[in-house]
Amino acid sequence: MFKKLPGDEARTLVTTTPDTAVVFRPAVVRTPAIFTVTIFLWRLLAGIVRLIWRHPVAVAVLAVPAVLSILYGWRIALVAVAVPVSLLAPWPFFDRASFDRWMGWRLLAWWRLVWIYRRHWQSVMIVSGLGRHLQGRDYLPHIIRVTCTSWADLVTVKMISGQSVKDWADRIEHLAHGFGTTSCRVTVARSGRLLLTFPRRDPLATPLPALPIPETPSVGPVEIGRCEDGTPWRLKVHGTHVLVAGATGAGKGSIIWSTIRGLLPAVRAGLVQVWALDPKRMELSFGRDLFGTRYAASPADCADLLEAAVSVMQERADRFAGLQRSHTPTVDDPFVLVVVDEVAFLTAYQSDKGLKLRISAALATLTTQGRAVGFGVMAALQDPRKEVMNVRNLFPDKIALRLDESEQVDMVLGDGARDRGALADHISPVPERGAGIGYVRLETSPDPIRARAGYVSDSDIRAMVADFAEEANK
Ligand SMILES: Nc1ncnc2c1ncn2[C@@H]1O[C@H](COP(=O)(O)OP(=O)(O)OP(=O)(O)O)[C@@H](O)[C@H]1O
Repeated sequence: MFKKLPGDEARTLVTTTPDTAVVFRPAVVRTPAIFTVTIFLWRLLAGIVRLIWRHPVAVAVLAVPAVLSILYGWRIALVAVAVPVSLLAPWPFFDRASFDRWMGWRLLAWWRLVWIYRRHWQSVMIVSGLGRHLQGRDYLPHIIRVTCTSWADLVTVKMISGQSVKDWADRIEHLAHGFGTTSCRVTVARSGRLLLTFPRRDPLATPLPALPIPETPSVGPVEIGRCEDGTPWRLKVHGTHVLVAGATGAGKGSIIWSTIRGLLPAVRAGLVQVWALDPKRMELSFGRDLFGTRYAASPADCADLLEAAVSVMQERADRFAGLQRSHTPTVDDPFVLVVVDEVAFLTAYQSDKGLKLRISAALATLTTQGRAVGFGVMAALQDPRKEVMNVRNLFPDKIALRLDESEQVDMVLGDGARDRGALADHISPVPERGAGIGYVRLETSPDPIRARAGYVSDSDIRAMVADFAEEANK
């Protein structure tokens, strides 16, 4: 016996639900027209209020002439439009920055919201799998806001409940191509909300000359270039260790030399010492005079220099023990930056096992114990494979310049960095367009920052050496 249900049995109906023995056609209850009309009007009213709330300026720009035209005729409406437009027209020519801030980027953001993001939102979300189509309804993430900067669109979205950041990070290529940009970066705005960055152009496309040598001595953070958002790229070296990885010609030299350049006044003042290990004899030998006796090239000399650094560090740690827990650079206890170009030559590729062990042990000691007593290591390497650099995790801050393979990005910057938009394998191999560009992951933030270092040319280095020698002879 079947329980009596409303509606009549429809044996012949085809159902997509498996294992359904009996199908009932649902009873049809006719909704009075007044309910349908009321709901429709309510939704229309809510939509208008939402539109005015979200885009008051755009609504006013369209509504005021329309109302004036109805009340006083089209001539008055035309005057009401023409007068403010002719008053505003010269603004961008006189003060482009303020025009962009108050009008330009807002108008562009509105246009891109309507024309790019809203228009393609549903299809991109469904095709990429970020939206769901369930029982005839689309469940889509919501666009909360679009803002424009000089180089990118910043789209704030509300995820569907239950989605994770990884769901979005896994689909950055779908999002980028779906909305007509070359890349997309995902950052968490707050719980349930993400900020998607879609670059419209590359603000780092033209090389940056070497930055001026600072006026005042400082141990950093050292300004070495520009970030994508136009802010200075300040690299912290005191109180951390920095690993710079990049394929050959990626511009590792520009990071190393920009840092030394920024520290030069402090070196002159005796607050900083740069100890240089240059196994390739190409990069640091150029400015050898800046390092004095603290320069080594052969593996044996490098091992000696590193061990000398370790003993100075340990002597300092003995003196500091129980008295101070952090380091302030002084002439007696300067900050020591140990710069190692192509560290893999000294570790993984070193054929002399004894030297290899000595160098690896000294590097590990410096990176594990040096921070608090004023010792920092900046190491560069070409090949970030695990076996090549097993002290890699001892470097809190990492920079990935152009890399050959996508898997290398996470090896350098840590898990998930490439998914969050650190596309170091996409950086152009053409030096003018890509050298010195990298993604930085700081100990304090999971989100990689894209930046370009200033290019310190050979003549800049020569000038630095000459300037340094002149100061020393005074
Ligand atoms: N910041 C930069 N901006 C523009 N061009 C740069 C920059 N840095 C380097 N270059 C260009 O790229 C070339 C290679 O740079 P560099 O020698 O520093 O790379 P590298 O990563 O050290 O390579 P290798 O590992 O082979 O020594 C330079 O000769 C220069 O022409």
